[in-house]
Amino acid sequence: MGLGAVSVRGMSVEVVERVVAVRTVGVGKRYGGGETRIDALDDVSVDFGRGRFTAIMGPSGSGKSTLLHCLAGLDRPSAGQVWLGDVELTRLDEKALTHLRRDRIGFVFQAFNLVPTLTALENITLPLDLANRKPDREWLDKVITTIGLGDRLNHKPSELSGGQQQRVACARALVSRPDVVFADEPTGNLDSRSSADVLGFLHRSVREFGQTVVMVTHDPTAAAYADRVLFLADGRLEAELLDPTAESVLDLMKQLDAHEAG
Ligand SMILES: Nc1ncnc2c1ncn2[C@@H]1O[C@H](COP(=O)(O)OP(=O)(O)OP(=O)(O)O)[C@@H](O)[C@H]1O
Repeated sequence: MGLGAVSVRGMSVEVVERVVAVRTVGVGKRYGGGETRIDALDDVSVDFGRGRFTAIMGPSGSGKSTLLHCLAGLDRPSAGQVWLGDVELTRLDEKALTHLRRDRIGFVFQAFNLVPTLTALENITLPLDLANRKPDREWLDKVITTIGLGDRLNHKPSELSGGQQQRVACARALVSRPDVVFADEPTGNLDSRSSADVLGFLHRSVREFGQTVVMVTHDPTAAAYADRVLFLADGRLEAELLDPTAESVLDLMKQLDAHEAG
């Protein structure tokens, strides 16, 4: 985000210029055909600002994971466009998409997905090793300090708690300074204390490092760490909440449920 001044009819006006990290235009995702056709996403157009933390919520089956996967180039929409900055993902072939995911996108999964034979530190630097890139020492130190694992960095995942493993997975997603970190239910397998650690880390990565984070969650408390919450229903964007609190998220969920039932 950048603040700037523009001149309108001779007057200087302060404007907030928010740079878009990811944009979808009319994105649809259709599975099957005929009677069994499912529109997992239907005409979704939305921007995700750079340096912002966005949560995606909605009932089971509303299309949250499908949207996240289309945004991250893990899945291809059946219609519409997805842009990462000025690159249209939906035009890239598989090879270009693989490179782009490796270089510009971080992903955090619900099930941690760490390599069991590697230490925490080796897991964190794995994306750089695979890309044959040297770690930026200063950045690596900053990320490692922020996850606060201390001497457990030399332990294998099986010797770490779920929350510690997920913090390692977050650090791994951040280490290559991706344009966006996508997190799919990152606290789905964690107790409330570990969830707070992981969400606190994601929040700090946005506030202190200017990271862009997009997270799917079912949990209003988790969504309250975000700057903005998008609500999906039946594959469509249904509502949006800025500067959420757990209470305001819960209230809106109740309203949307009542609206659906009515
Ligand atoms: N590979 C697939 N083949 C057919 N249908 C699919 C496939 N993947 C997802 N769907 C359907 O698309 C819809 C959206 O699924 P999606 O997983 O995106 O929902 P979700 O909101 O993430 O759900 P949950 O909260 O339960 O994880 C659902 O009706 C689902 O059954």
